[in-house]
Amino acid sequence: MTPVPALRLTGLAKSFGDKVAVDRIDLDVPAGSFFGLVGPNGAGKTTSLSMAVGLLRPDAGRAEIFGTDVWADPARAKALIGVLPDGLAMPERLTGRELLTYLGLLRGMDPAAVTARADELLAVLELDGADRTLVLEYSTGMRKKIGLATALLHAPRLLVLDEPLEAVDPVSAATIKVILQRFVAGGGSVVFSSHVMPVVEQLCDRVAVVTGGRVVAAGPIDEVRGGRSLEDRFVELVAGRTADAGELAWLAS
Ligand SMILES: Nc1ncnc2c1ncn2[C@@H]1O[C@H](COP(=O)(O)OP(=O)(O)OP(=O)(O)O)[C@@H](O)[C@H]1O
Repeated sequence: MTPVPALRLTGLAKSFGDKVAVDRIDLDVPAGSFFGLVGPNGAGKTTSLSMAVGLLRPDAGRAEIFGTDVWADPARAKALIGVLPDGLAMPERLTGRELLTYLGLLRGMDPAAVTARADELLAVLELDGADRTLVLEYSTGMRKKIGLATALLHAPRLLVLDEPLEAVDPVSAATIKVILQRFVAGGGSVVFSSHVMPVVEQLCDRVAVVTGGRVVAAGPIDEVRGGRSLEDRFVELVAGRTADAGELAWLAS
């Protein structure tokens, strides 16, 4: 029997008016994998991940977390996942510590465990000096880190992270990578979107390339790369235009 995937998307679709953002995507993220979702700007990554975690209702298709339909049984599915959404909408008039406490209690966690885990997460993510600062005043990188802390707090089985390393300084990025690697080594699964191919190559064992709302390649990273760098393969698959020598000539002084 094949093990149930951490995340399965089947025929998932979403349009905004005339714009088809996600065009019947099928995707399996096997349990225990470290999965990268890459694609050019506007490819449909955020829209797909938002539907996958129950934040955006699909027009068609299914999203399942460990076999639980996200839209039929959202409470059960959401208990299994930790989410770092794009845009990082979160209550802003709370300090980082208050935010973690509030979300932990909302999830029904034991208050003592919430306090202990919040202490640990704030320290590991180097936010302990900012635990009395309102999230409103956090920098973009600090928001990513507190968002990651909220995603980890209840020890989920699957992390779904939209560009978790974007705007994060290199020291914090190294810390986050270690946390995610430890999470996977401990039996967790991660799916994250990124534009940074070397990071995806460094961390992931599997990757999917999305463009125009469709998956154009997916599988073990070595298979998708086919002996080349992921960046080269990505550019080939996505076939974007690059400015030729004649264009933007006015930029030269
Ligand atoms: N709320 C919305 N209303 C209208 N169009 C939208 C909305 N959200 C996304 N889109 C459109 O859907 C398409 C996919 O967007 P999406 O944000 O999913 O792409 P992405 O792959 O995450 O891009 P990026 O790498 O730039 O973050 C784009 O053309 C975008 O303009």
